[in-house]
This record gives sequence, C-alpha cells and structure tokens, in this order.
Amino acid sequence: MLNLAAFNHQSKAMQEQPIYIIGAGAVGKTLAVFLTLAGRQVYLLRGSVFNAPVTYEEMTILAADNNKYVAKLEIGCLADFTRLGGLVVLANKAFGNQALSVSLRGKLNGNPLLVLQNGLNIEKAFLKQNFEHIYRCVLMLTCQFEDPHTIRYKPVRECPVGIIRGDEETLTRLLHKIQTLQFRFSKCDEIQSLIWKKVIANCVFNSICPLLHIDNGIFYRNEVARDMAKELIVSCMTLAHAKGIAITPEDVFNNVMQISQMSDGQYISTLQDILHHRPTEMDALNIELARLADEIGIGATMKEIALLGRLTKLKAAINLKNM
Ligand SMILES: NC(=O)C1=CN([C@@H]2O[C@H](COP(=O)(O)OP(=O)(O)OC[C@H]3O[C@@H](n4cnc5c(N)ncnc54)[C@H](OP(=O)(O)O)[C@@H]3O)[C@@H](O)[C@H]2O)C=CC1
Ligand SMILES: CC(C)(CO)C(=O)C(=O)O
Repeated sequence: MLNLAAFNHQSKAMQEQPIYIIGAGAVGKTLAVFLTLAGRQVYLLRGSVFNAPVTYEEMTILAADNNKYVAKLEIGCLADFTRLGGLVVLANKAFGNQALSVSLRGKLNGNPLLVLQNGLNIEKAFLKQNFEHIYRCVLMLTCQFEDPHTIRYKPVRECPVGIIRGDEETLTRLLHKIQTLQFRFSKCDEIQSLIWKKVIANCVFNSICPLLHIDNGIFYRNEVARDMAKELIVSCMTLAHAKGIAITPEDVFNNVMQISQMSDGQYISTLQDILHHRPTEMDALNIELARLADEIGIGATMKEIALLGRLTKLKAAINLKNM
C-alpha cells in the first residue's frame, strides 16, 4: 500500500533536486528552456563531449502559438560532476548510449534515468549495466534549429512515459518534476506498444522525408506518399505481432497522419542530421526492425523497410564525405 506521508516527503525532495539533461541539441535545449522558465534547476550537459569548459547560451524557443520563450542556459559536461543528484534525462542521440552507460555508471546513485530518444532497444546498454531506474518517453513533438540560438518547436500531443525498469511511485514523481505547460508528458501503462507505434512511424518519416528532402507534412498533403506510408506500415505488422505487440495498422497510420499534420513545415530529425552532416539514428529504426525480422526468419516481410533504411544511411554517409 502507498505510504502517503513517505510519498509526499520523497516527492518534495525530488522537486528540490536539479534535473540533468544530457545532449545539448534541439530537444535538450527546448526542454531546458521550458524547465528553467518553470523555475527548475537545470544542468544541460554535452552528450558527445566528456570534458570542456562551462558555457552560457541564451536560447529562444518559437512555439506554435507564436509566443517566444527565452532563457539563459548553462552548458557543462559530465566530467564536472562526480555524482548526479537528481533526475537524469537523455536527449542525446541514441548511438551514444553505449558509451554513456559506462560514463554514467556510478554517478546516478539510484536516481532515475529518463530516455527521450527515438528507436527500438535503445535502453539495452543501461539495462546491461544494471541501472535501477530506467523510464522511457515517446517524443510526440518536433524541434528544429532556425539559427544557433533559436529553435522552432511544434508539439503534436503529450509525450507518454512508461517504465522500462522501476516503479510507479518514482514514475509519478518524475513526471511531476518535468511537467511544464509547454512540454507535456503523460503516464503510460503500455509503453512498449507506443514505442513500437512510434518506431514504425519513424521508419516511414525518417527515411521517406530525407530521401525526398521534404518536410513532415508530405503524408498529410500527398496521396501517393500516404499510400506508401500505408504499405510500409502494413509490412511491419507481422514482426510487431510476432513480438507480442498488439497494434493495428490503423493505429500506426493515424499516428503518422497526426504527426504529419501537426508538424507540417518541420524537418524530421534525420533530415536535420543529414543537412548538418551528422550521422543518423537509422540503426535503431529501419535497420533494427529488419534485423529483428531476419532473426526470426521473416526478413522478406521487411525488405522495403530495410532498403529505405540503407538508402537513408547511404545518403547520410555521402553527405558526411562531401563536407
Ligand atoms: N528534433 C526533433 O524534432 C525530434 C527528435 N527526437 C529524438 O530526440 C533525440 C535528440 O534529438 P535532437 O535533439 O533532434 O538531436 P540533436 O542532434 O539536435 O542533438 C542531440 C545531441 O546528442 C549529442 N550527441 C551526438 N552524438 C553523440 C554521441 N556519439 N554520444 C553522446 N551524445 C551525442 C550531441 O550533444 P552535445 O552537442 O551536447 O555533445 C547533440 O547535440 C534523438 O533521439 C531524436 O531522434 C524525437 C522526436 C523529434
Ligand atoms: C516523427 C517525429 C517528427 C515525431 O516527433 C520524430 O520523431 C522525429 O523528428 O524524428
């Protein structure tokens, strides 16, 4: 049974602790601005750099309601802390998780880790390192740099958060801690099906949009693109069902259409990566789904998903070489 006095005491303690956001990119900076303006103590830490001097940046978030949210952010590194005394939020690229699971080991002291990244099985490294509290958020928003100090932010809807390893009480407390009016989170009991729904949506968006060099609204505006999305979604169902994930193609398609409409004009994160000559997260999207299908002998069902993933990776690699 829930001990209310103890819960309230721990909630108050967590409210007073800082929040550490790892990954000073579009999502990390957007969240840091909203939390700072809501009065939380926030440390934004570089994900790809372990040790460097602290810097200060004024960031402006342009929201969908045309309001501007401005805050000064302090940006440091993991080496500045021997211990992280509060909630740790991962807003770095998921391919950095293996190395981060090693540099974060021993620094969390039982504090929760909240993963804000796209992809399937991205929590694996932290599970292997026996992190006690791992929570996963499915991001339903877009953040895009307009210039180095301005980010255009379009939320789609509340971002669900569920337990990978941990407990309900900690989840409730951490949601309370990171909730703001502009960057909304909600508690979710079935996080695995939402992860799969989003990953399949990402397989469609994060390959087709970069390959066409077009914004997210294409599926909402164009019938041919919409039909392609439907075909790709249907092709993922055999794998999802074989993995015990109870989702329907209609669920995923509606998700794609909602994201497409709400983020019309924004570029998908993978296209932003390619345009900035950065590596992509394809290995945790199309390539991971194709790998899982191969593993259980149904690789043929994922041929198109795999090919789109490989083409997107190739486009990113060519762009990296042409820097
Ligand atoms: N932008 C968007 O609209 C959306 C993004 N997402 C997801 O959110 C996550 C963050 O994306 P976003 O903010 O757009 O990405 P950005 O590239 O803007 O920022 C990610 C940050 O990750 C860090 N990073 C890069 N490489 C490594 C590495 N090898 N090891 C550790 N850290 C690394 C860098 O941090 P630093 O500079 O601090 O070193 C970088 O600033 C991704 O998983 C993305 O898929 C999901 C939905 C929408
Ligand atoms: C599909 C979308 C826009 C939703 O948040 C996304 O995940 C991305 O930009 O990578």
